[in-house]
Amino acid sequence: MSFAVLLLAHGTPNVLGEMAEYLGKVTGGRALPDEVVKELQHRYAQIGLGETPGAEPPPLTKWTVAQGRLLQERLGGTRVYVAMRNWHPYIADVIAQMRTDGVTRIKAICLAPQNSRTSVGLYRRAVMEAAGGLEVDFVAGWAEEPSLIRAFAEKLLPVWTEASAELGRRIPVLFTAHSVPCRTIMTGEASIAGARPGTPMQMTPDPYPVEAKRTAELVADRLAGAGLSDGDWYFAFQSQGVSGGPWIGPTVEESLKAIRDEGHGGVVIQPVGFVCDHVEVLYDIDIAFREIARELGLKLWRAESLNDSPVLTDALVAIAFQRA
Ligand SMILES: C=CC1=C(C)c2cc3[nH]c(cc4nc(cc5[nH]c(cc1n2)c(C)c5CCC(=O)O)C(CCC(=O)O)=C4C)c(C)c3C=C
Ligand SMILES: [Fe+2]
Ligand SMILES: [Fe+2]
Repeated sequence: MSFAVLLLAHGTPNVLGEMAEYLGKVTGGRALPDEVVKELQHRYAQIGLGETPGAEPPPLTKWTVAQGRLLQERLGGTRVYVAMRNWHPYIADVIAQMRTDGVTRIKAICLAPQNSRTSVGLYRRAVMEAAGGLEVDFVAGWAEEPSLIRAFAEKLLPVWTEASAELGRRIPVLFTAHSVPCRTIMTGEASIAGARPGTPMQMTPDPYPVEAKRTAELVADRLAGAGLSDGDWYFAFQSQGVSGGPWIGPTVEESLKAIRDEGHGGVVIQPVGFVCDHVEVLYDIDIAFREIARELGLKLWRAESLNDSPVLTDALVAIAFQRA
């Protein structure tokens, strides 16, 4: 009986010409309008994607592969595989390889710490469809894992201290996680990517918004000793999508305005829903939100992403050996 860890990530195109096909995977086959494809190509171009493959892979791929390698180094004899839901290497292909390699027991961990039907639920389905006959222990969420909290706090503390010193007062922290369509956090029928229309969903509320805010709260608690108090932090859902009706808020845009209206001159953003750099960090925060903040008269700092943080590896080691 051979045991292996499978890390699951979103996936990203390698070149701009792959964008339409990639978006088809993300939306479960629903074509997005040309303007949307072009806008996303524009955003990915801003973070380094070109018409031909670059010298190194896109940030999401680079960091996900590094996270897998670091975990494997730490686990010694246990093999770690990395698979993507929306691009190569696809989950089905990687699980087929695991089978060939003699793996019979899989611990599957999503590199998205907070459980949601719209992300983790779709990873789970892809794994279960490919893993017939294999034993799978699927980790649905690790939003409160102590080493994850420590990893985020370790990245937040230096930038918050520096920003507060520069402005001469404690400045607010705006924690963020990816938004989801309002309909996906309510009970009712499945209407998200990859779900068959008419399929009844489980009738419990999606845990995602609560888990995302809980991660933020625990990170903020860890900075209490450094002077961050309850009134110093905010939470927003970022990167509302282009389709599917309203998405949950508050948005980053309206939160920045509220922070400015309270008389602050700056803000530190920390996205606690992501564990590495990708377009929603490097474009949405570093380019789009920074420009909005500038127009509002706010200076914006961002906590570094976890990327190759050894403390993130600690978290993954802990989860890999947690019992189901
Ligand atoms: C908890 C939910 C989600 C997380 C986390 C998430 C991370 C994430 N997303 C992208 C890139 C794209 N996502 C897109 C659409 C989209 N994303 C979510 C949810 C999460 N994404 C939903 C529900 C949807 C809508 C899907 C649909 O059927 O329409 C898209 C498409 C364009 C858009 O709608 O914005 C992209 C691109 C990355 C890179 C990422 C983190 C690694
Ligand atoms: Fe997404
Ligand atoms: Fe997104």
